[in-house]
This record gives sequence, C-alpha cells and structure tokens, in this order.
Amino acid sequence: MTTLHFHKYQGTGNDFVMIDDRARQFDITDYKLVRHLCDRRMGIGADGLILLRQHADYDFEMVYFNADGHLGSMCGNGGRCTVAFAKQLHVIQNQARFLAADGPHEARVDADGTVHLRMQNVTGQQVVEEHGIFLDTGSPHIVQFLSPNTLAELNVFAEGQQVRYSEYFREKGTNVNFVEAPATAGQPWQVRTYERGVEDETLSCGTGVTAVALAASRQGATSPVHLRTRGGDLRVSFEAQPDGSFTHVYLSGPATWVFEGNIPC
Ligand SMILES: N[C@@H](CCC[C@H](N)C(=O)O)C(=O)O
Repeated sequence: MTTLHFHKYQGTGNDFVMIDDRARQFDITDYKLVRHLCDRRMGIGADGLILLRQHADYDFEMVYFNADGHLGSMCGNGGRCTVAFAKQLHVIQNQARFLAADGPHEARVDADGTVHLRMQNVTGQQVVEEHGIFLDTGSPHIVQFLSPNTLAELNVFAEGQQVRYSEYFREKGTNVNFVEAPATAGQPWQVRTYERGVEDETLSCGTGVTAVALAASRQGATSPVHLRTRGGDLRVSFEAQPDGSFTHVYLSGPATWVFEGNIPC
C-alpha cells in the first residue's frame, strides 16, 4: 500500500494539509486526490493543500490548492503556514524568500512564532455596484462594510454565495468579506469570509483581511490595522501611496503545526 506523509497546519483557523514535496513528485493535475485529502469526512480535512517545493532561485516554492482540488491563487494564511513549515523542515531559519502563484514573497518569523508575510503591492480598488469594494491582494476579494451589530448573525454562506455566483463574478469567482468597523477606537475590525474554492465560510482568510485593511484605510483605519476573524487575530501594515496604490503590505499572525501522519493514497 502506498502512503503519503503529511503535516497539518492552521493559521487563525484557516487549515491546510502541508506536503514536503521538495523532490517535486506530487502530481499537481491530480485534483481528485487533493480534494480527497481535504475532505473532512473521507480524508484528512482542510481548507486547502500546500506543496513545499524546492526552487533554484528561492528558498522554496509554495504551490497552493483550494479544497475543491484545483490550483488556487495566493493564500495569505497558507503562505504564513508554509513559512512555519519551511522552518520546521530546516529549509529556512527565521527569514524566507519564496515563490507563490502571484510572484515572490518575503517573510520573517519572530521568536514567539508570529509570521510576518510581505504581500504584493496592491494597485487600486474598484466599487462593484451592489456587491462592494473589489481588491486583488493576490486573490480576488469583495469587501462589504456592514451596519453595527449585524455581522454575528449574518448568514455568510448564503450572502457570500450570492455574490460569488452573481452574473458579475460567476466565471472567475471571488472571495467575499463581511466587515464590521470597531465600535470604539482601539478595538479590532471584525471580519467573516466566504471563500472561493472552499465554497463556504472559513474561520479566517489572510488575503481577505489584507483586502479589508486596505479598504478600511479609506474609512480612516491607519496602519497597522488590527482585524479579528472567527479563528483569531491578524494585523496588516502598509504604506498608502498618493496614486491610490499600497506598498510594503505585511500580513502578520500565528501559524501553528497541528499534527502529522500518513494516509493511504
Ligand atoms: N484562505 C486564503 C485565501 C485563498 C484564496 C481563495 N480561496 C481563492 O481561491 O481565491 C488566504 O488566507 O488568503
């Protein structure tokens, strides 16, 4: 029987099957296997699967799949988990330069395990009528700001699905973030996200909270922005440029090893 060795990681509750594929042996076209491994009843269970691969010009390459089995775009929480995994494998020490779907990234790991991940610069945001503010932070995101005290009871699955499968987004899809501004200064922005490729609410989305922080800066939020997801707290820092773009964008938070094992495949 052939078995596959895996590690399980989570970043603020966004969980991933991690595979040490430095030898590049995993068949990236096998979407049925990826979907099976991510299945919470029949497999290991995760929001996504990540391969850590050797790369000639970087410390490593991160190859990310959504739970539906298909190759995804950038994953912020997954990126932080991959950095922690690379440290566990002694591929890096406390600094990393790696390649992901949206290009090169740098990261740093603090003594307490916090991973600071530099995201790509973000150029502009666009109001998509009826749906909210659209930004691409490595993955596509809609941000909807809600009225006070409405986020906790919101049906994120139903509302998110409506936007994701709307006429406007049906073809390529989008992630959808619902946001409540802090009631008092110093409190976090609260975020819940419907994730494309998982097609459900997840406990946290890194590229999502990055999109929220940048959109919130137009509403007076200043860097670093403190965000609270159902799976934990994240911070996003950035420099807003006069042309409307954002540079030096960093996503910071924990990335935790959960367990490891072998699964027949
Ligand atoms: N959970 C991820 C977002 C992953 C991208 C998304 N599922 C998509 O395909 O658009 C994150 O932490 O950024």
